[in-house]
Amino acid sequence: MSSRFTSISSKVTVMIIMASSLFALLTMLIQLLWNYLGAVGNARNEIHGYSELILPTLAQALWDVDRSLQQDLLSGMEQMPNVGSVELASRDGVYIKLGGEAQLGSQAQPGSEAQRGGESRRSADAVAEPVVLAVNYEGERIATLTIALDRSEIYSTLWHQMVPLLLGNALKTLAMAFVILYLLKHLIMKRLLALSSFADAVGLSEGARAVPALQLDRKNDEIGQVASALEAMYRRIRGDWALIRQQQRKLALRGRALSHTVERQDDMLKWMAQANQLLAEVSLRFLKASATDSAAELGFFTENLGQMLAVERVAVMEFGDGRVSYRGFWSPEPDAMPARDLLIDNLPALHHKFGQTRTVVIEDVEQICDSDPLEYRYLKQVGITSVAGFAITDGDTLLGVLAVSNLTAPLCWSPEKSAILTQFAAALNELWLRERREQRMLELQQELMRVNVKLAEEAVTDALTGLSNRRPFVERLSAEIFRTGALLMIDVDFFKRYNDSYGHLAGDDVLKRLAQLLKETLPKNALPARIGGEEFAVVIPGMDAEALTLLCRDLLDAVRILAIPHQGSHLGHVSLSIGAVSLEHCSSVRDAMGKADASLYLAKEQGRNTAVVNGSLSVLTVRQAD
Ligand SMILES: Nc1nc2c(ncn2[C@@H]2O[C@H](COP(=O)(O)OP(=O)(O)OP(=O)(O)O)[C@@H](O)[C@H]2O)c(=O)[nH]1
Repeated sequence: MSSRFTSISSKVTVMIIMASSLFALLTMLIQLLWNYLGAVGNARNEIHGYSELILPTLAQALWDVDRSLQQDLLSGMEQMPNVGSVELASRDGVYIKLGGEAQLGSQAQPGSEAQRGGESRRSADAVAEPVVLAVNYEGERIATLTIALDRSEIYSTLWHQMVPLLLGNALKTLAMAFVILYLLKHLIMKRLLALSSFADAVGLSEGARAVPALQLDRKNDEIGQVASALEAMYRRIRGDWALIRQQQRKLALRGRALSHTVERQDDMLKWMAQANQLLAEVSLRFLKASATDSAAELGFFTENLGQMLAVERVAVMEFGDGRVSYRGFWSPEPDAMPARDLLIDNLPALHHKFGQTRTVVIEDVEQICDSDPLEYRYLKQVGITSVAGFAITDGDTLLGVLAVSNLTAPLCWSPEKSAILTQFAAALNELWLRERREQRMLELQQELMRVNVKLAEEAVTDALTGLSNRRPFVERLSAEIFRTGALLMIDVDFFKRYNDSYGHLAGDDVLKRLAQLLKETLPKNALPARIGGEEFAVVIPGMDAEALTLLCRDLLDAVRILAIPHQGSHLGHVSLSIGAVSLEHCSSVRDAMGKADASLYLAKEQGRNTAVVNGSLSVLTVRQAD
């Protein structure tokens, strides 16, 4: 800006000097012209004045033809300053010319040419515009006096005036130029430079505000107005700029906040993806896990969940029988142990909250110091400062809690984490449901096995007496054919009468008591069976005939001692008839059973309460002594 103004200043200076010089020159020329005209006018006035003095005398001298006086008068005139020539032409032919060559036109006399020959050369215009005067005598014009001016003297005078004029004008021009430049510099250039400095100082990026110089601020002229306009524009632009900066800052803040939100969302999405991946893996493992390896799966689950959440404790607790028991536990400290099981009654508020809201987040245990003192005491006891718990439920039934906690720093929690932890809790519920289903299945299988065993037993057992029934008995008997052993066919005497006398239920009771007696009396390797309504059969491996006879007697004695009253019997008590055979003499089951039946029949024939051993071969009848 400064160099630009300096250039304008130089141009203005040159123009002012040129204009001043031109003006001074014009002034000088005008003054010279004015002086010239003044000098000519003065010369004419002097000539006219002098002529008025001499013209009467000259007219008298012409009248008197006094040449000498004429000559003197004209010489006097010719001697006047600025008079170039004096020429007198009378009506009488007098012609006198003094001074330079007259140019009188038709009045010029031929003889006067000689006089002009020796005259000094005066410039042709030295006699221009002559003063022509009429010489009158007694009112009559008798001659004409022509006086030519000598301009060379005027020019000479003017020439001599021109030098001081030139110097004077030059000085005036210089003075005027100096004054103009001084004024220009002080009134315009300095302020323009101040304005330029102010304009240079105007910078929106600068912190400090630009202020116009005082010489600009307080002047009510064009430059002051420009400065005021520039300052006003600067203030307005600065205001707008400040507004824009404010909006930019707001936008930047919003941009940063948005960026932060996007980053947080991005991190959360990554975390959610990781959490969902773990949830899918855990769910799959829970789905494949059997009840026996659920503990290992819970270990995998708690460890991975704890590492993903970067917490210090992960616990899976189960409610049951009024107790809270730890099903799973993880801590980054390898020797950390979970707290021991505790009673639900010791955590009543938490248990109630889990039942109501399903999710409980305690960012600082001090918050529950007054509201839930039991829970506060327990959490302080196990060293937990911050905990988030999620109910494991089956419908409305509260099964347990999945809890993550910190011992030192508060949990960095969020709704997204709560949502994913709720799903983990649901996965745990699925695992426990599977466990319960498997347990139920196991119980059902065991029940089925028990039923099957019972059915199998029932298939081979008589329901009333608990003895073997016919089928296994026949199989066993078949296996003992040709071997040393015995077969007994036992029938209750007069049993129809007993039923008739005491009722069918009492008859059943008699059958059961007799079966029990057989079990107690027979050898351990014997197989007693109920093969008919009131008919029993026994196969006894390894028993010879002698032992068989003794056994039959023992049986009859045992029944007698049992002394079950029987009013339909002549004995007055229940008795048995026995048909017994040794199996080594039998060829088949049919043969053995036929022989035993025959012996039994024989025993009945003998009056009942009798045992017949090997009746058809070596009849041995044992009569019970009454
Ligand atoms: N209470 C009861 N009675 C039965 C059962 N099975 C068969 N009886 C009865 O046993 C009786 C058998 O009678 P019988 O074949 O005539 O023989 P008995 O009366 O014992 O006469 P003897 O054998 O000649 O001494 C019938 O009245 C049947 O009803 C049973 O399970 N319970």
